[in-house]
Amino acid sequence: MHKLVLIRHGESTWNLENRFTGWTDVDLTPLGLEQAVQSGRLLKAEGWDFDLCYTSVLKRATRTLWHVLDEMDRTWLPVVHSWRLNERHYGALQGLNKAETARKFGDEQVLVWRRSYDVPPPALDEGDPRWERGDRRYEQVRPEDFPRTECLKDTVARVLPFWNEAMAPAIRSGQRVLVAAHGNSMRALVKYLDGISDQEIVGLNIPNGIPLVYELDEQLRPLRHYYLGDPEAAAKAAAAVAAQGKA
Ligand SMILES: O=C(O)[C@@H](CO)OP(=O)(O)O
Repeated sequence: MHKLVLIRHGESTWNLENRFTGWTDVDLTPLGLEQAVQSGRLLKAEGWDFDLCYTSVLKRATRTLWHVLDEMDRTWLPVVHSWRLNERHYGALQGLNKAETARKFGDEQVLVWRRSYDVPPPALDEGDPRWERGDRRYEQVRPEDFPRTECLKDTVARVLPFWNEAMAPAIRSGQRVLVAAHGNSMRALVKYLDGISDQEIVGLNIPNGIPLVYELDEQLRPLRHYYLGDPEAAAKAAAAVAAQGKA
C-alpha cells in the first residue's frame, strides 16, 4: 500500500479578504503560516516521513510546504515545483470579492463559476495587466496551454499529465510523497483518484492547511482517505469554504 499526503496551503491574504485568487501570487496570513506549522507538527508527532515533495509555483503553497518541512526537520527533501499544480485560473474574477460578486450576479451564478465542472469564469483579456503570461516562472508553458480562465475540467486536463508522468511513477516506485497545492488543483486530483462524478464534485470543498491522507493500492486506486487531526474541525472548515461564495 502507498500513502500520499496532500495539503492545501494555509490561509492566504486573499482567502482572508474573500477574493477570487487563482494564479495571483498572494502570500500566507499569520494564521495561514500557523496552520502550516501545526500541520508539520502533527505530521511529525504522528511519525510521518517523506522522500519527495511537489508544489506549485505560487508562494502560498510553497511557503506552506517550507513550514511543514521545517517543523519536520526535513527542509533538505527534494521539492519539485510545477505550474500544473497551480490553483485553477480564475480568469476575469481574479481580485474580485466573492460575496460582492454574489450580490451582483447571484449566489447561483457564483456557485457555477466556483464549483461547476465545465463552466469557466469569464476569461482575462490578453492585454489585461492581471494576465500572467509575461511572468518568467511560466516561460516553459506552451502558448496553447496558457490559460486566461479555467473550469475544473481544464484544471484536471493540466494536472493529470503531471500526475501520470511525475507523481504516479514516483509513488509507484515507493517514494513517500507530500504535495502542497491549492483548493481546486487538489479537487482536480481528488476527482480523478476517487472517480467523483461531474455533479458530485460541485459539493466538494477542501479546507486550508489540514493534511489529507490517501491510502492507495498498488495500482494507485484509493482504498480510503481522511484528514489528519480532528475530523469535525476539517468538516467545519470545508463548510466555511463553501459559504465564501454567498452574498
Ligand atoms: O480564489 C481561489 O482561487 C479559490 C481558492 O482560494 O477559491 P474558491 O474556493 O472560490 O474556488
